[in-house]
Amino acid sequence: MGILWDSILLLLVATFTLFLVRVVLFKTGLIYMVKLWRRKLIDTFHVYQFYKVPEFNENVQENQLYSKVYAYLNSLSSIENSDFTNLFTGKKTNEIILRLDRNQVVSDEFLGARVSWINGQNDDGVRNFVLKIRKADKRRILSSYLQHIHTVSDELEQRNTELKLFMNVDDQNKKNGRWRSIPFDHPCTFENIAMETDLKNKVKSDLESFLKGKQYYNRLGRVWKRSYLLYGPSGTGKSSFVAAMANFLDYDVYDIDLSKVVDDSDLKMLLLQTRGKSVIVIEDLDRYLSTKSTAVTLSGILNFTDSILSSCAADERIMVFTMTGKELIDPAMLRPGRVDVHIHFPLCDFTAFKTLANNYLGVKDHKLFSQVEGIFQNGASLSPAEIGELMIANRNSPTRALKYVINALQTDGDRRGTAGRRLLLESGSRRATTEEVSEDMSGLLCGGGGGGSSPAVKEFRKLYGLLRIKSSRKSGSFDVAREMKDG
Ligand SMILES: Nc1ncnc2c1ncn2[C@@H]1O[C@H](COP(=O)(O)OP(=O)(O)OP(=O)(O)O)[C@@H](O)[C@H]1O
Ligand SMILES: [Mg+2]
Repeated sequence: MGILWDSILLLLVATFTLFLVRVVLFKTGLIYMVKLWRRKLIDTFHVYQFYKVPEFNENVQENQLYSKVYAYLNSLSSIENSDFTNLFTGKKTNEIILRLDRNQVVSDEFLGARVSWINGQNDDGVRNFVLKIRKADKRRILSSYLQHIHTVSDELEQRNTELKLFMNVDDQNKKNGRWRSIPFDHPCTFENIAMETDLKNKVKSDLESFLKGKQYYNRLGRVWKRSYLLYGPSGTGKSSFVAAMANFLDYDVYDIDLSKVVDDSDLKMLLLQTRGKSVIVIEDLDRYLSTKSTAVTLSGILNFTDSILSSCAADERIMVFTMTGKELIDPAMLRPGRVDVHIHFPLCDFTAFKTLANNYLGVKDHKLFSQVEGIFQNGASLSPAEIGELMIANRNSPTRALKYVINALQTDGDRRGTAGRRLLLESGSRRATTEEVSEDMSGLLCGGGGGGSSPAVKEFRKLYGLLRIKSSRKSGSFDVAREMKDG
């Protein structure tokens, strides 16, 4: 009897002691030490294998698997149990997102096997993930586990509609790649940009047929890319148009700052480090070249669009160059294939003005419109940016806004008109200037304005289906002739 009581008492004491130990372990956090020792002990009885997933390959090109693992790990609930996790605000209000910190370990389970990932970094600062897996499990799960990561990260990517704006950085050691990104949420779309509806639609359909053209480009043995030149005075919407293109295509944007590019070969490396489904833009090209504020040459820039090297870069991309005028640039440099579509961005005409008044002031018609029209007809003009600013500043009173616009057109706009007339003396007429440009292009594409097309040119037209965009500021009409639809 006594023995029985002793045993019960012992059991109670043991249970109570265990309970106390557990409370102490959990309250003091010592449980983590115990878990660590346990893990170490188990480790001594298992043979592990390690797999490293570096962020870049030896050519400093992005390793797609790294980004997939990154997306996958950050979606795991076990990230909360990592020793150290970063907290960031998310896109939605009050949303907090968790991101692994450097050198932290996150564990995962797949088909009953436990694996862990270390968010590591080499001595030279290159980031990587290291997968630790038991040798016994490796044969059984590794390939299906990696496949699982692919599937999950692809699903996550499809759900994540956020576009990115990449900027090149002046990274001396170049170990961590040359691009840094921020979310791209520019509100500009083709709907809110003031531009000829006809031209807008033609650009949209050109982009749409580009998107569908993968097989067509492959069949021709061409890289799946298309390049645009946007030219016109400051404030006429060139950069906004790039944003509208990216939003329309759902593409990321790579904005190349030429002042941070060391030379032509550095530019090629930058191209190699871009992803597909992107708009690569070089803004104000003529300014860089005329002020010599870049070490890159024009041929370096344009070769970058059509050289053999471009076939090594990611597919499905749009290249865009913006400049104020093409006069300083050798036409050979802008030949089709290098630059497929040229679009002129003129100063405001009455039609564009009415679009701006509708967008910015919500005014479709107004008694002052006839006066504004008269001023435009007399040759005065301003950029959409200038007119837009006046409208925004006076948006509470459309009448006041229109009076400001009239006043500005009569003062600043008149001077612009004089400049226009000077241009008229130099090249015949402004209309002639723009048509001369497009005829240069049609000459290239269509065998010259004179009519007779050489067989080579006809072949060329069949192959490339280029756009011929004529613009005339005076008539405000654009003639986009599609010779053949892509794809
Ligand atoms: N065609 C347009 N339609 C609507 N808004 C416009 C248009 N053009 C310019 N704007 C407005 O003017 C501002 C400047 O435009 P943007 O930066 O696109 O001009 P840009 O041609 O790139 O000028 P720059 O040559 O100086 O870089 C933007 O805020 C934009 O909203
Ligand atoms: Mg711009």
